[in-house]
Amino acid sequence: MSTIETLELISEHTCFGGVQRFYSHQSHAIGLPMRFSVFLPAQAHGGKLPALFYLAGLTCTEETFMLKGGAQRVAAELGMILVTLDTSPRGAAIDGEAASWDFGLGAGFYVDATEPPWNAHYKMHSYVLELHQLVVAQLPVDVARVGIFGHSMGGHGALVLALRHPELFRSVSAFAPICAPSQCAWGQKAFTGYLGDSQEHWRLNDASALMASRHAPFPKGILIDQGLADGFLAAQLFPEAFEQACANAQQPLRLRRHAGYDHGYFFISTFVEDHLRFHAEQ
Ligand SMILES: N[C@@H](CCC(=O)N[C@@H](CSC=O)C(=O)NCC(=O)O)C(=O)O
Repeated sequence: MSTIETLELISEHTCFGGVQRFYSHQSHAIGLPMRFSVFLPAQAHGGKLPALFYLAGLTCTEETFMLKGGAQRVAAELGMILVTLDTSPRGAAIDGEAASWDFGLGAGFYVDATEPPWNAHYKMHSYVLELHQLVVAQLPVDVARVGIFGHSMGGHGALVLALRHPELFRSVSAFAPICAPSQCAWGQKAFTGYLGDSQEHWRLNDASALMASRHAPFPKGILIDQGLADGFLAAQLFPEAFEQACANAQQPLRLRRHAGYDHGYFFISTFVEDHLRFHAEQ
């Protein structure tokens, strides 16, 4: 893949002394145009900076975190670039693609689909890797200081991407991640549709299962925040499965349980500063 690609700048907005940009480009992995957004702090004029990828949850787009996450003020202070992306291909024109909110459009689950018709374009794991390569090549990103975090479906994506590519993502954290997708209804629906019945593909896309074959891959720790008033907690998220897997792998984990917080962006924006500082320290 060539790293010299045409980026179309859709819009640019001054923000906390830096710029918030929205881009479109032709993705090789997806085979369709994809949108992503970047916050560049003012320090980007002076050289390469650390960057933090954010993977959003079901129904979100490349705009959601930048509009609702409230992360730019702290990123501006820390001199940290933020990168976030859409949650599925758009324009694949698959029958029934928009029929449910937890599968298909807005619900790519950050996996590379193997099952038709999804396997033509739904290659979101590869797309994150492509975007990593793209921003390192075209923006002032220090390739040695890139981290990843995400929310819910995106928390699952961040944990899996980090566990499978620790050489690319040096730090990882999550808000209310789907910790064991092979065991919950959201994950089983998505994995069956995208990956069929291959237990190996399921294992490779399940953070708790992956951690079982690792030994302390992030010795400086993983941070997870979970709201205890989260309506999806009991049925879909299973943080205790990831907690147990980390204990078995001797992986340090800071899993913070917060009374009163639900699954939404009021919860994320409350704790996002802690996540940026956690990544900055690493
Ligand atoms: N439409 C759904 C609710 C969808 C939802 O809650 N999406 C979450 C992520 S859930 C896991 O990945 C989200 O981040 N939504 C965006 C937002 O702005 O809150 C329903 O009707 O229940």
